[in-house]
Amino acid sequence: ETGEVAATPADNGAEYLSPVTIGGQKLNLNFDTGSSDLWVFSTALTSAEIGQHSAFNPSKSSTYKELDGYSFSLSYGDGSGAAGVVGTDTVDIGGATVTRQAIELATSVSSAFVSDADSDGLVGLAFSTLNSVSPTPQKTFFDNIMSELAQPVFTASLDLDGSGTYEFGTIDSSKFTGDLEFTPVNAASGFWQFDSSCYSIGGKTYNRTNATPAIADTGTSLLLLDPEVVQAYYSQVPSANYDSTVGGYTYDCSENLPDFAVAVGDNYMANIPGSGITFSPVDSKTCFGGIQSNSGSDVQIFGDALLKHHFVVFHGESNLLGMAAK
Ligand SMILES: Cc1nn(C)c(C)c1CC(=O)Nc1ccccn1
Repeated sequence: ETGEVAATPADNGAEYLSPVTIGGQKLNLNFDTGSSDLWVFSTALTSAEIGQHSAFNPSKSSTYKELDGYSFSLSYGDGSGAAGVVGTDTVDIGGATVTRQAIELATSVSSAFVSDADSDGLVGLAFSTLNSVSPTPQKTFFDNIMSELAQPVFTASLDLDGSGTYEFGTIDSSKFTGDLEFTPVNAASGFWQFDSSCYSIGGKTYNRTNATPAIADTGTSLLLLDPEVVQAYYSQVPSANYDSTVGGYTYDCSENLPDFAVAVGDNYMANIPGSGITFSPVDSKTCFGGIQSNSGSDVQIFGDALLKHHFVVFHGESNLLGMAAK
């Protein structure tokens, strides 16, 4: 079995959304390799909270089964969150189908999710150990379907031009160039986590002794790195400075930005060309960088700002992360 869906950029590239059919109802969900819950907007929310979203209506699904007494409560590193009740239903992602997938129906969502009109919820693709359902944590879609897949993998090929895809069960070699390099993942953290102890700026490489580990996180927009790396990068950008009103480093959009690369394990340097560093404009002449600080947290978060320049393989059986240029 295999499945393939489009990954369409939304919120000017802050996230990527993919169509998922749950109990016959189609929702646009954010595939998130940094968390492990599949939760959706539900008709239990108020109409003010639902707004323009598609909301899952359990009473309209003939295959939905409530898990009586089960609940979930989630809070993400950026302070957003959701909570609600749990059931199972048939989930179809591009033809890859799980019949009894735990789905988490939000009865409350934080303001960030209400105001983000594009995402109808998340599909968690980190390890099931991080699942928030009580009293019994539930398995992710990938965990449930892995044994049915032609290969126990899923791949992310994100692209601002709208050509991006997520694929389950196959590695499409037409989607990358050069070697596909695999790195062991420390699944004990629950994340797709690996070491990253060197980086390069404008082609000059620096080794680090105290680097925090990194995670591959498709559900995070930016590349959130240890402060010393971020300061080193923006020290090479004359007009750059930390602007607390926007919460990050900004610079003149006219700058000629240096290339940046960061290690994924011991044998792959993930490169971002200088032309691909900017995340968004702040005003007519100021730009906000895709490289920002993790504020000293104990992980570095390799989000879409990095991943969209690469073809990424998540290998669930051997706990490996594959990276290639494209
Ligand atoms: C872990 C972390 N710390 N900080 C500052 C950030 C931004 C994160 C990542 C994060 O919150 N990602 C996320 C948010 C909502 C939904 C899915 N993923």
